[in-house]
Amino acid sequence: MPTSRPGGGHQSPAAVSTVGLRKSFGDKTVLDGIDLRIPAGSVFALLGPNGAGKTTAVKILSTLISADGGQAQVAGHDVTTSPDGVRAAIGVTGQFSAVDGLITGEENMLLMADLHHLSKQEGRQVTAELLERFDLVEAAKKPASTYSGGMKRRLDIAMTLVGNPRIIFLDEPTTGLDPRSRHNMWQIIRELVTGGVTVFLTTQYLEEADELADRIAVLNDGKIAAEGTAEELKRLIPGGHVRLRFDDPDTYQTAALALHEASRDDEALSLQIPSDGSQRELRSILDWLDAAGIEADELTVHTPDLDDVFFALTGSAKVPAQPGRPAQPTQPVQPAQPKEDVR
Ligand SMILES: Nc1ncnc2c1ncn2[C@@H]1O[C@H](COP(=O)(O)OP(=O)(O)OP(=O)(O)O)[C@@H](O)[C@H]1O
Repeated sequence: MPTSRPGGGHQSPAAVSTVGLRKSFGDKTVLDGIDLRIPAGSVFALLGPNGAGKTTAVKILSTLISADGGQAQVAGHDVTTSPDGVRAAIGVTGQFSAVDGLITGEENMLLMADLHHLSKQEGRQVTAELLERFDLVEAAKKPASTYSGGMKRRLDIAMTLVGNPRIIFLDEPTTGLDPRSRHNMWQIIRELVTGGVTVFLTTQYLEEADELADRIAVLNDGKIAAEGTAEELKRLIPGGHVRLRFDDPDTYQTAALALHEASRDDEALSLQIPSDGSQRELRSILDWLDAAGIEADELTVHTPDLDDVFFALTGSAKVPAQPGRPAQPTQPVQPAQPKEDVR
């Protein structure tokens, strides 16, 4: 149970929490007991390969479909017994966008304002503010079908904000966007969070999760394979190392003989010592180098990136085994470990 802490301690109230959430389609189990706890005001990224069940999780949490088992609360409302309470507190954008291409951006916004029972005057005011905020004033009178992908996503989020939601589900908000539009979207998401909104994000992009999310859960085979901050996740897998580089070939040879556990790159005159990058390990490596009388010309610490984590956890073999450290785990981490290992 990666995210829930028995006994509670007291952190911020949960915006979203699930216990043992399950969903199958026919005989295919898509969610196989998902436990989540997402503090209010944070960005949470649900990361997973194609077909992992990310959209299914969003659909359940936004009451579009029901779960087969388990419990889920969103903004303090149970998704099964109080779906209206959930709907009043959330906004959803993404793969099932609400944008109507046949009408203009402004008309889409006004329609949304009507759906939220705003008065005509309030609706116009909110629409004008949001079109301005999302840089859509110029395009406001054009049919949404003429918008670029980035503009449609911005309109979609603007429409979601008409209802002033406390929690926003963004299902793959930047899929298909060019790098610039993606960065714009990231900025929008950051601003939402600054304004106190909780963001539940699904993404296949590790960089996106790394950039935006306070916490990341990796969904694989219907289960949360690991959960934590990007830094916590990176520390869970092997691949980190300290690299020592030498200018002088003789010094390099001497060091390579003394540090027989290290892997060698004779061409670059560098040695790699497996390390989790923690201060404690770094200190012991430095002590060890001092004791052996080795002085490198350059010392760098490499930690695995989120790609390494993702591939390790979702079963692909991207992470090369590090020689000389057989005790290091090479298997995906156990779900319960991340929390305890760190901080
Ligand atoms: N209504 C449905 N009926 C049958 N199978 C479904 C249904 N909805 C989803 N699935 C299946 O459930 C699995 C998870 O789908 P889901 O869309 O939740 O994955 P995802 O992680 O969002 O994937 P992607 O990144 O490709 O959008 C897939 O195998 C999908 O085919």
